[in-house]
Amino acid sequence: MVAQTADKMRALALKLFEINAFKFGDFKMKVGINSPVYFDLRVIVSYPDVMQTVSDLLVEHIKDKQLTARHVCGVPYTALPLATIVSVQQGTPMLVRRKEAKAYGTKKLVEGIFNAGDTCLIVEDVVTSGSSILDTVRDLQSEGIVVTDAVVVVDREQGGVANISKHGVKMHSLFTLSFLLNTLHEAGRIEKSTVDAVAKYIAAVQINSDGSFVGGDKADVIKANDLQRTKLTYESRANLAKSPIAKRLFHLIASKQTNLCLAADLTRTDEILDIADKCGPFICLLKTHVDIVEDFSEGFINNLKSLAQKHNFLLMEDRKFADIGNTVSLQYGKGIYKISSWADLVTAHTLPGRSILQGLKAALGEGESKERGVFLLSEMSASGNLIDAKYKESSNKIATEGADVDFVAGVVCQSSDAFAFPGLLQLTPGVKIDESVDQLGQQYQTPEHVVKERGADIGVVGRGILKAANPEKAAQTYRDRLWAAYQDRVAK
Ligand SMILES: O=c1ccn([C@@H]2O[C@H](COP(=O)(O)O)[C@@H](O)[C@H]2O)c(=O)[nH]1
Repeated sequence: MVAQTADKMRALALKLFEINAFKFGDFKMKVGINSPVYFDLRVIVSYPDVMQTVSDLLVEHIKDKQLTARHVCGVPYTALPLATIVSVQQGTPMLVRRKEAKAYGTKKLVEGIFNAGDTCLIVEDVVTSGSSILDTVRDLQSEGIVVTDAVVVVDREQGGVANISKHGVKMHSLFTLSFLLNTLHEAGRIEKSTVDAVAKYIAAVQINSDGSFVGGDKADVIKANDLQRTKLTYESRANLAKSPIAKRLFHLIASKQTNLCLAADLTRTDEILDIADKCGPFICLLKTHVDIVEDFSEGFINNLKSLAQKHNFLLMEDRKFADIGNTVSLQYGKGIYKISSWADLVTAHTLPGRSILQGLKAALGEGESKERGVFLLSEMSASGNLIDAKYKESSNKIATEGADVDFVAGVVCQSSDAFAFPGLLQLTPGVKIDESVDQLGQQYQTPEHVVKERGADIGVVGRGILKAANPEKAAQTYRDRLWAAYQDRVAK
């Protein structure tokens, strides 16, 4: 690889990571097991500069390898735009393979002008077992087209090269997973432990082209993923976070050794300031409902900010925004509370869809959104709430996919399966020493249960502390128990 191309490749690897074209965590794969790394190259169509670089490098690669096929054909669907650009740049006619034959007209599987005996180069985005390439090869071959080579953007190194070579097709990849891991590690974007966890998984999980695992049963293979978020330390997750404020919170939790959030649900400012000063040393986050405060003033916010600085905790306004973007933007930035001017973090429902993120961001000035973040609600602790599995899954998508994910610091939920991405924090309310319910539908679990069984990264305690005879001592007890539970969880 010439030096210039190598630099371009490294820069592209970092860019792909930055735009979430791949990420680390615990992701369900098509083959039915979870993986510590996930590629989604569909996102690159939203970045014309990235499309340009990827296709330039593919064209260079094709030239270097002297791949002189008569046609190019992209594996549907993600690789189709890439194949199109390659075709145009090289002046090589394209073929389009249909996933399903048309039910009318020509009923063709392959569109384009070709003759039996013509050669065709396959273009693919990501290869795991190589089965998608082989599906395309089969359809082209059924039309008499000869396929000997495939260029791919990323080889996950899980058996694809060997599987497709058994069918006479040679794979030429721009990136291997190992190259991407090393590049990110050298650039300080991921830790050595992440590189090792992925390498261990790849070594253990080799896949045949029919989707079966080479020399192992599924149970062994599942154990291979060390990047499940509940197994990782806060320090290592800080590195994976996309949101700057989430990074800051991960570091704060780790250095202060507290994963306790105090819900300061009190109605007078002097009471809130008093409890914040007393419990400040034991918390990472102080959560408010500012609309229940009866004597709100700007002075109160200034005092609260001073206490946050004095005791090193962040402020979260649990506003649970849920309106259209324009209204949310006004609710966040304007009115008497001017929440965006002081709350490091806020909460929001995902009910309105992605526009909730755009609405919140619209209230912030240039560069301000880096110092602010949102926790999205994907489950509630209230009994009889209407959230179902589909809502939870859609909330996860809003939190982890798209252009605004750098604004999402975490998810408010009750279970570890609400999201997998380790760069997000799970905030779980409904925590008390005794499992119980209140008279208005709140359901409580113990600190140990929410951290170890339900995946909480931060436990929210309100009345368990506020109504204790000695709130300061209670805060210390909750801090100790939540922290010990976290230590047990990662030591397992
Ligand atoms: O699902 C949810 C979301 C938010 N909360 C909030 O957490 C605290 C819990 O207070 P406790 O006194 O410990 O019950 C409160 O501010 C809620 O608004 C929640 O409980 N459940």
